[in-house]
Amino acid sequence: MELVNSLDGRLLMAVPKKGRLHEAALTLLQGSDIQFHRHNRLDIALCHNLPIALVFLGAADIPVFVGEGRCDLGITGQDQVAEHQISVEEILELGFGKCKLQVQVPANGPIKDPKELVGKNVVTSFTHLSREYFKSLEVELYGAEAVEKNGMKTVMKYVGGSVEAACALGVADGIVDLVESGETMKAAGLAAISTVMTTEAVLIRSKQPRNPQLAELILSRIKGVINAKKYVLCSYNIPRTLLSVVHDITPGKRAPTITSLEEEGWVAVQAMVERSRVASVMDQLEEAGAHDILVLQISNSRAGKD
Ligand SMILES: Nc1ncnc2c1ncn2[C@@H]1O[C@H](COP(=O)(O)OP(=O)(O)OP(=O)(O)O)[C@@H](O)[C@H]1O
Ligand SMILES: O=P(O)(O)OC[C@H]1O[C@H](OP(=O)(O)OP(=O)(O)O)[C@H](O)[C@@H]1O
Repeated sequence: MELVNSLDGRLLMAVPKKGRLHEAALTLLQGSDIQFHRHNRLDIALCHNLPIALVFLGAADIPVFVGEGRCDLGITGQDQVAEHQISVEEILELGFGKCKLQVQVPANGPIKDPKELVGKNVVTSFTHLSREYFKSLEVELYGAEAVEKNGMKTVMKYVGGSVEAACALGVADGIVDLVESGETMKAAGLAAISTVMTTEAVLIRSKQPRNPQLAELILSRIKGVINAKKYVLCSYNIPRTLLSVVHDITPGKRAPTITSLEEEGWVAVQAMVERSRVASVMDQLEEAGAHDILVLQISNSRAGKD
């Protein structure tokens, strides 16, 4: 009761309490200097340094709490937002929890096309998205009027976990489930035959957050952490006469920083480079005549207000 009273005036942020998004969400909060202590078994934690309370919920429930305005911000998957058809703002893609929601069938079975599942049993935790997907296939096959009049032929059954076991147990002819590495699918003897949606973790905001300025500050901090992870700082020396060449290789986010070196005719260049491209950028710089090429980690960043 005491804890609930101390929520007054605090921005409520919903965080996945377990599962695939939990660890990465906590790392993001830590990088954003949102400090908290979570007591054993309690699903609410007050922040020490900001008027925020974290609410630990299942990823699937977070769109509902944020959509109804019970929580102001939340971290969940785009798949969960789409499944719950609830009105929230998706304000930032977070770069983790990337996977695909796919239609899967027994790898050695006769079904090769999702249309062949029409009229059969499909098991999933994503009944809304799956129904929409198979409805569009049925409309293609029979026309919108017939589907409207007779209802859908494909039967969607909900299960909350271990969806991949449904075909082997004879409960389903096909399933709709998340796939990342494909290990779970392969181990269950299944193969993907189509993709319903691709998804990643996302920061969501309610339509009317309690404290919009604080919600904006959190967004800005999280953006800073994500950008810091996405980019590295590349620094190198190069003769001034070659500068035009390297502008194309390291244009930076806005523009590279160029400073004169004590040595006549030489400059030092610093520019942010996408981490995923850094090896090929270094190759190109070396080829173009750059020296002393260094790559530095960025621990945090802010782009500044527009
Ligand atoms: N293999 C995966 N790789 C990347 N992201 C995933 C993967 N599986 C799920 N996700 C993302 O994490 C979200 C939560 O899935 P997860 O399986 O962790 O659920 P959970 O909250 O632990 O619930 P439960 O285990 O009870 O089904 C998904 O909606 C999806 O956005
Ligand atoms: O393609 P992969 O890398 O194997 O990942 C896919 C699996 O990950 C998720 O389940 P999770 O392992 O989180 O547990 P769950 O089945 O209890 O939801 C998802 O539901 C798949 O089963």
